[in-house]
Amino acid sequence: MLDRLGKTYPNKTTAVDELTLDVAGGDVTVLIGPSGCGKSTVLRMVNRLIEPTRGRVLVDGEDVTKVDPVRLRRTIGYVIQNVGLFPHQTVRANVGTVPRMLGWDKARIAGRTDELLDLVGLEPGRYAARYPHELSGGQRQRVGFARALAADPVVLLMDEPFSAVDPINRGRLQDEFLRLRQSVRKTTILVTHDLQEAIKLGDRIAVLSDHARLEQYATPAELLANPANAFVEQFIGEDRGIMRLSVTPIPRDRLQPLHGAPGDLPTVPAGGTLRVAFGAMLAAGAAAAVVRDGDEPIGVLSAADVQAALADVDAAPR
Ligand SMILES: Nc1ncnc2c1ncn2[C@@H]1O[C@H](COP(=O)(O)OP(=O)(O)OP(=O)(O)O)[C@@H](O)[C@H]1O
Repeated sequence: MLDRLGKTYPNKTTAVDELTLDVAGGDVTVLIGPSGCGKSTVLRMVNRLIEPTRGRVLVDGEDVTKVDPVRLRRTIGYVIQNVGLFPHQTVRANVGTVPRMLGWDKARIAGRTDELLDLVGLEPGRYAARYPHELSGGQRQRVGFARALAADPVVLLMDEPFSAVDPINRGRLQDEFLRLRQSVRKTTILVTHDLQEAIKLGDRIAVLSDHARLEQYATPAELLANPANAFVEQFIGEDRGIMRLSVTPIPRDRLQPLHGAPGDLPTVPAGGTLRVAFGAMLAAGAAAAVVRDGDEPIGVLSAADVQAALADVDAAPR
């Protein structure tokens, strides 16, 4: 989708040297890297808020650098850090911005707005007539998200979408984003500097260094298990081992028989991650946990099994 894309600003700063990235349809692709490495510049070249100096951006096979930028932006949703809602317009008017530009009739816009507000967890009867200053930061962010989705865009771009909200609300919004993705699987490119967020939300993560040089492009599990080089390893840092627990599922084939297990072990769902299992063990002061499928206990996972499961991932052929 990004083909040898590059940007040199008029002051001769090369923000993006030459980036080629295959963004899979329906996936969340995360761009992560140190401050100033060119992440936002890449994102803004996709909807041409910034004109590329070289290369191409292909959306559904079409080179967007050849499309009228105004028309283009109606087909690409864009969510930014401080949302950029219009302060003097109601929530309803903000969400309906692109449909209005597209000339939808009033009834259709109203229906779509209600549907989206429901989707992002803001009851229309309570929130549609409010102005942005009458909302919390997290609620504003949801309105921004609803607005970006309003005209059913082909691609969604998100630039540090959750970084302006406090950590607790950030976690909640991230969870909601994941929940929403079950029903709306948009091709999404998300920029963040937060590795935890990248790992939680990304299907694939592109680690960039200066001038948007691609250091590694991999799934969260691959990235944490096998950093491609010293840059990536250093970027991920010391929490790599702990973070791997979050991306590794509980291995059903490693479970030990329930028979003979102590009666006071914590229980965890079979669909959980090693982090859930290990966290439950630590919280209960136990060296193992019972894994259940629904209400049915199916086996026991020990702390040693957790370690062995990580070693399995390392040994798996790639
Ligand atoms: N309009 C501009 N003119 C000249 N240089 C610019 C312009 N915008 C950005 N730059 C430079 O391009 C480089 C990349 O900037 P960009 O905002 O894309 O980085 P980023 O990775 O998104 O950074 P951050 O995480 O700090 O937001 C930086 O060196 C920046 O100073």
